[in-house]
Amino acid sequence: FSVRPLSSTASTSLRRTTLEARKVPFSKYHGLGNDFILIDDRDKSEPSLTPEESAMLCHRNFGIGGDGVIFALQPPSESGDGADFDFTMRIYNSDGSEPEMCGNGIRCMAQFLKDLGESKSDDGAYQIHTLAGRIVPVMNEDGTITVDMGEPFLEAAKVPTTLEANAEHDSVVEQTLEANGKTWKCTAVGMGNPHAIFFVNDLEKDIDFEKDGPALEAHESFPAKTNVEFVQVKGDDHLIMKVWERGAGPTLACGTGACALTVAAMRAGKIPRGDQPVRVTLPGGDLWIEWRESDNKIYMTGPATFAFAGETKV
Ligand SMILES: N[C@H](CCC[C@H](N)C(=O)O)C(=O)O
Repeated sequence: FSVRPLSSTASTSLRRTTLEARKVPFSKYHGLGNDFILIDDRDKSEPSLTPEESAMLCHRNFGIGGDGVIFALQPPSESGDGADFDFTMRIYNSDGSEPEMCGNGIRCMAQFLKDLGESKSDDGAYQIHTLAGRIVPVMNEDGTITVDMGEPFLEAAKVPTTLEANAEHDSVVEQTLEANGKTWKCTAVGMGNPHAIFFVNDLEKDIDFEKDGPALEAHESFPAKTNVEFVQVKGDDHLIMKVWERGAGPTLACGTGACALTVAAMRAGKIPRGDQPVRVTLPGGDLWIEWRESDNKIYMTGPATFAFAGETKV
């Protein structure tokens, strides 16, 4: 696990005198080991940290350590679709890039809001505005969180990918692409953020993860780069995966990825299409994913865990 050297910006800010540095309270949460620094910006409309400051805080030696920084912000002034939002979520990956959504992260934000004493609506839900649209986490009695992740984006242009569509809805299902000297069969699904899914017979033997991951993340067929999920089918309702995330590299879990690969598995005929919950085993643990035919939405259920709180300086 290579330690990334600090960027010049980060090392400059590390040298910043303590007089200029400002204090930043934070809380650390994780979803199956996909870990995030949470910032309480409920009184703000924009994140209180820059992408560079966020990347520095994510550094596992020079900072707090994390796969990203998540900001709990005030709801949008005019929500456009009429119904109210409770909050806005923004997130920076550990490299400082800003994705549209984060599945484990939205569960961590919901738990963060609950721990901050924010009341939920009667059904235990928070209406969260994100760059991927409306996302609704519901706090369950058993401590898990079920998230309405919205509908998947199947149309190639909406993933986005430039791979040639080869299936209905102008979508990409097991389309060939070349990367790292190998020919791959790629199924592309958007969850607000892009996902390239590759089914293999053996997760350990069939991929050279540290080389194939980054080569596929930056593949020219994905103009916004992509998250990369390698999937092995264990049964009609059980998939196991390894994930190389866009802007974060190898993580222990990826919630949007678990949703995207469940859709991909059904559309590629690897498992039956139906409402049944699918167990997705990630390196950090299990998520339960349902793609409901009634509303075409994807529902993800899993944990969010408080790790520690503290104060840092940037
Ligand atoms: N790295 C991802 C964002 C975080 C997604 C992942 N951590 C999740 O739980 O969905 C991207 O750039 O699209």
